[in-house]
Amino acid sequence: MPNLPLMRVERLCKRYGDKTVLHDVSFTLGQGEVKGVIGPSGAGKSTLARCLNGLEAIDGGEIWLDDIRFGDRHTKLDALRARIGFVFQDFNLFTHLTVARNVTIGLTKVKKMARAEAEAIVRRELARVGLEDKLDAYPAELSGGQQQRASIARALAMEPELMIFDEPTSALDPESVGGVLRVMRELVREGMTMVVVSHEMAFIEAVADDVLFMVDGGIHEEGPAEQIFQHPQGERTREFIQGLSHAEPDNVRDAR
Ligand SMILES: Nc1ncnc2c1ncn2[C@@H]1O[C@H](COP(=O)(O)OP(=O)(O)OP(=O)(O)O)[C@@H](O)[C@H]1O
Repeated sequence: MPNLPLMRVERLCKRYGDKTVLHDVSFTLGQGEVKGVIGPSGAGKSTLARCLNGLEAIDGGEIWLDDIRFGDRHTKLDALRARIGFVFQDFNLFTHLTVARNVTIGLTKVKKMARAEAEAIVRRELARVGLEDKLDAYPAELSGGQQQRASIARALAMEPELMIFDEPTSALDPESVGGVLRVMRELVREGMTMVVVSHEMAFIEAVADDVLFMVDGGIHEEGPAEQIFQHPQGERTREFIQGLSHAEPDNVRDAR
């Protein structure tokens, strides 16, 4: 169960030009908590995920990791990012480097670790995601699912306190999705603190302690998965989020 807050987000706002894409987003993330972020396309889920890792500057509000505030002039963004693993929808692996080098690069460049020590960690992390035989392969030689698992290993090698997943299975063939979700499920079992943006409703329902249901850049509803999905509007909410239906559930329409 969640206990101490690891991250606090207070009245976060984000704009692109004159378009507000996040407004007044507030929540806390407990140590060991898994937070699911769901909502229809364009709701601002990926933008939120990117703000939580300092990949996007924010225009209002505050984000805190423990007692460190993002954007504070004394805060070193690299040091903050080293504590937060980020998994992108499209993997973001360096295509000219082997899988092993992709995983060691953060350790040697950011953590200044000796090559031999980094290589031991790489073997451990690649085994953890089932890629122990792909050390010397290049990303183009791997399936999408294997590339995503390599990118999860790269993030885990840094021993993050928090992992953020931004639609990690959206770019994958259906047959690759299961392997990535299995790795994520194992992380949940180990007690990793996680923010998971996903359209995989069944997965979110199974693993999330708490769900943020975003609509139009704001949190429309927050609560345990059973509260979000299993009210009388549950099925329509699910279809709306998955883009299967453009008809808004009554509770979304009523909020406008
Ligand atoms: N770099 C950018 N410049 C301008 N507008 C952007 C940028 N990135 C995102 N947006 C806009 O911000 C809004 C939120 O986008 P975001 O990708 O966060 O939504 P999302 O909920 O993750 O959607 P999806 O489920 O389709 O990935 C959208 O209207 C999008 O067009």
